[in-house]
Amino acid sequence: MEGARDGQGKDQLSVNRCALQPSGAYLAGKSYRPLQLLPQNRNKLPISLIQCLCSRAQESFAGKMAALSGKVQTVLGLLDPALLGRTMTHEHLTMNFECCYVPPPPEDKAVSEAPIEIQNLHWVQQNPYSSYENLLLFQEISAVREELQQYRQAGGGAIVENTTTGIARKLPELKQLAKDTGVHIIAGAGYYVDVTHSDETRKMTVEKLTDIMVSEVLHGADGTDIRCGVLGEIGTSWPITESEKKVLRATAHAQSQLGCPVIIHPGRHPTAPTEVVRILQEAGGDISKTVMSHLDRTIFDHGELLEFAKLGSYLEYDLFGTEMLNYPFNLRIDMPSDSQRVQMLTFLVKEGYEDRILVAHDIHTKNRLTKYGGHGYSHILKNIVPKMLSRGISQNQVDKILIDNPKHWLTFK
Ligand SMILES: CCC(=O)NCCS(=O)(=O)O
Repeated sequence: MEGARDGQGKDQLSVNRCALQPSGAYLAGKSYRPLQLLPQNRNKLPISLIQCLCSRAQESFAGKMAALSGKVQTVLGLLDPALLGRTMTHEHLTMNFECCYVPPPPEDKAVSEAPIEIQNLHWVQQNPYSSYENLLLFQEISAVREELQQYRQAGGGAIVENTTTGIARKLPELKQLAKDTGVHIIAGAGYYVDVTHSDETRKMTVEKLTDIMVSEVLHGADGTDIRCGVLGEIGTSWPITESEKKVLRATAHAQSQLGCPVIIHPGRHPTAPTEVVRILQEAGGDISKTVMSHLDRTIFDHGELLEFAKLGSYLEYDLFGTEMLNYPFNLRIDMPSDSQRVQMLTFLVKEGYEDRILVAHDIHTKNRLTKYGGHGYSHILKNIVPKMLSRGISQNQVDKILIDNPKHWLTFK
């Protein structure tokens, strides 16, 4: 049915669906768009019916938009932004990272295939993407539930779950986790990096991709009625591929319709974030409501960082807890330590960017969970905040980074 909405079939199918649904219910399907009849079809319906359908669709779209305005959308519904509390803006609670498996050197084959145990924990921490088992975070729902309970006890309020199409988003599980733990969970719409794009995704027009992302926010995603509250993480590689450019343009179009938050995964090159911003801007995106993730492994030079910061996006340091000697996705990059991340935050705060900084752990493999000897979702609250305070960042500035900035970013315009 989705395929039938491509090209000329789209508008006719929308009209058919509208005509068949009870009054006011026709936006419950995946196509949100107020009707735009193709010229050749206009004489097939009475003009009064067309006017009625169009105005109802527009009213319903406007109604949904009005409901979102000034609110945060969690997997349990709309939320007053003041209730979010301390928020990690880039985490994963259930996902599958098989797409990014890195084969180990032959001499490490045995350890790479062993279960994750204390004897091989250091090897897994240093080679997280070469242990196949380590990539299957979706198997750890019970452990994640316990960790979220600890996160609440540590003063955490909300988590943005950045799993998008391509890395096995599981919205019913997110909804259950939110119910079980009381942590507000905001789910991500859209697409991860090119290697995970399906043939169907690659063939889609920007318009079609936009429709899907808008629908994931307004109606629900993956065949559920669970709605996403951000677009992203939208994946990009370096260089940015053609399919990723289409998704970026669609993201900007969807954002300009919805007034929603956007979060980007940039490629591993210092100019990648700027290139993404250029594409989004040209397509009408709102950079002030866009987060650039993973800056800790992307821009190291202070001058380059300030040039990028001037473009106006949120600046996210979201790999707290990740310390490894050889970063397998780009061996030329030295993954910073947590101390170096705090130094970068201190630098940005001194340069006046305290209103634009966000932080998180981006947990996406098993070894990051406390069950496997990792730091868990509470590491920033328990360990990094005291370090920030000890390095001259004030409590007021910490509260901006953990509470106010996420709140402003996540609130629909
Ligand atoms: C899906 C998780 C993810 O993309 N994490 C980013 C890892 S890295 O590119 O910063 O190494």
